[in-house]
Amino acid sequence: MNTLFDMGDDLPPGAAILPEFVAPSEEVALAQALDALAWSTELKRRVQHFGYRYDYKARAVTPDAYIGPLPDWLDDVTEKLQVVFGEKPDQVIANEYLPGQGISAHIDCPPCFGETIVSLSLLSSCEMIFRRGEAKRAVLLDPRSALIMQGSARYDWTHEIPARKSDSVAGAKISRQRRISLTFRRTIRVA
Ligand SMILES: O=C(O)CCC(=O)C(=O)O
Ligand SMILES: [Fe+2]
Repeated sequence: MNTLFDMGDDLPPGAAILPEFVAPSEEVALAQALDALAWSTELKRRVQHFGYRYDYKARAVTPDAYIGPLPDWLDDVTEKLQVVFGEKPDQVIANEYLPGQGISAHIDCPPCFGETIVSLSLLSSCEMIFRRGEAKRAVLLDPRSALIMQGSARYDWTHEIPARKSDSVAGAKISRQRRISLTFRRTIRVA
């Protein structure tokens, strides 16, 4: 598959990072908009769903998964993301990570979502680990950066965030703060 981006040796093929994808003022506004809503405690970390609430077990997005249009305060970001997706994303999950929290290794449900996944990091950095067989790539996600996963990075490599309070990057210890990520996708809907 042709991918739009392929950057550097540290990222798996098909992944790219766009630094400073949102301005600091937008970062604060997005976090405030999320904190004004009800975070769900259905997972170990707090989450919020927008657009579609897909069924992890069924591994499919059915029409009853629709929970309404994306909120207006996501407009600026989804408009910018049209360049990457070719159209506007229609599904967003917000994940909140307190220091010490993470997400286990996974590939975003292939039958549920299209070939582009974008995760926007807010408020804190964290390290993300990509794995494919024995191969491992550790990538620092900076606040306000957008991580794009397409192609091999999307389908062949797992990604995970180790549950720890700091990351060690090039010998330097970087403490984690509360981090929020917004993950944007296009749903593949089944009737
Ligand atoms: O927090 C992140 O940046 C990644 C979230 C993620 O992988 C997911 O929700 O599928
Ligand atoms: Fe993911």
